[in-house]
Amino acid sequence: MELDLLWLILAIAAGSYIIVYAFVRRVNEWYHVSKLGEKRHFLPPGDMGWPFLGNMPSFLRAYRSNNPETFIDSIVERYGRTGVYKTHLFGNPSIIVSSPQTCRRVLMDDEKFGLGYGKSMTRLAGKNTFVNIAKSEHRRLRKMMTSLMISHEALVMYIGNTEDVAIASLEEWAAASKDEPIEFFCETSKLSLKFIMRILFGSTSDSIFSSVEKHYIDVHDGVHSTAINLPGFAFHKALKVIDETLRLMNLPFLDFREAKTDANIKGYTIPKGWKVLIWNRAVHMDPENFSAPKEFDPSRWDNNAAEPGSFIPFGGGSRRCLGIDVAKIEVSIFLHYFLLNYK
Ligand code: HEM
Repeated sequence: MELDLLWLILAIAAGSYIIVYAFVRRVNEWYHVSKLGEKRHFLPPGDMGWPFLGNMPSFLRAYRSNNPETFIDSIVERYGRTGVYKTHLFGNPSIIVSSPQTCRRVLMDDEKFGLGYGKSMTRLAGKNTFVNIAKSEHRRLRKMMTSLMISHEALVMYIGNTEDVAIASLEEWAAASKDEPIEFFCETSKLSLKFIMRILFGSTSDSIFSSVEKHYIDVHDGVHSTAINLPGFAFHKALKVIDETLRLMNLPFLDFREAKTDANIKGYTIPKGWKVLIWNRAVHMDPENFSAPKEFDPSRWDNNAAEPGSFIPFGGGSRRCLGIDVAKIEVSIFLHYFLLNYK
C-alpha cells in the first residue's frame, strides 16, 4: 500500500514536471510570436527558448565548450537546412541566417536591414561614430578612411609597426610559457589590440597598453615577398594560409542587423524590429561549403570557386570591414614569425 502511494506521488511529480516544462518552454515563443498576427504563420522554423533567457543557456554552453558548432548543428538537425531560423538571443527575438545565400541577402540589402548592434553598443560608441551616423555621412567617411587606411604608403608603414609588435609579443609569450602555459585566445586578443594601438597611437608601452586594455575590456564587456597573386608565388601561398586562418579562427563569428521593415527570405517572414544574426561561423564550418571544415588546410583555396557569400569573415555590402588589408598584414606577419621561430 505504502509502495503504491510512493509510486503515485512520483508519477504526479514527474507528470507535473513535464507539464510545467512543456508550458514554460513555450511561453517566450507565445509572447513574441502572438504579437505578429497573421505574419506568425510565415516565420522560419526554430525555437525561442526560455522566458527572459531565450536560447542563451545553450548558446553559452556550446561556445564555452571545445565545439561551438554544436549550437548551430543542433538547430539544423532539428529544423532542417533552411539556412534561416527563429531564435531568442542576447535579449531579443532574432532570426539566424547561416547559409551563403541567406547571409549574402541580408548583408547586401541596406533598404530592409540596418545595423543591429545592441543599445549599449550604440550608446557607448557615441552618436558620431560609424554605427550611428546617417547613410550619406557613413558613405562620405568610409571613402575618406579608405584612402587613409588602405593607401600603399599606409600599408607599408603598418608592416614595420606590425612586425615589431608581433616579435615582441611572441618573445614575451615564450618567456612566460616557460613557467606555465599561456592562454592563446586571450593573448591573441591582446595582440590585436596592440596592433591597433600601434597604428592609432604609435605606441604599445606597458602603461598605455594596460590603461587602454582596461577600457577596451570594459567597453567590450559593456557591449557585449612580392605581391603576385598567382599560383606558385609565395604571396599566393601566404594568402591561402591567411584565408584559411580567418575561416577557421575568426573571432567575430556573427554580425548584427535589424529588420527595418518586414522582409522575406526564402519564403519566410523576418518581422520588422527583429534582430538578424549573420552567423558567419556556421557558413565557414558547414561541410557543404568547405569539406572537412575542422581541418586547417590552406590547399582548399587552390582552386577555390567558393560560391558568393560562403567566405565572409569581414562581412559584406556597404559595411564590409575597412581594415581588411591591415588585418591580413597582421595575420600574415604574426604567422610568419610564429611558424618560423616557435613550436
Ligand atoms: C582579423 C581582423 C578583423 C576582422 C575579422 C574584422 C571583421 C569585421 C567585420 C565582420 C565587419 C563588419 C561588421 C558588420 O557588418 O556589422 C568589420 C567592420 C569594420 N572593420 Fe574590421 N575586422 C578586422 C580588423 C580590422 C582592423 C585592423 C581595422 C582597422 C584598422 C578594422 C576596421 C573596421 C571598420 C572601420 C569597420 C566598419 C565599416 C563600416 O561600418 O562601414 N577592422 N570588421
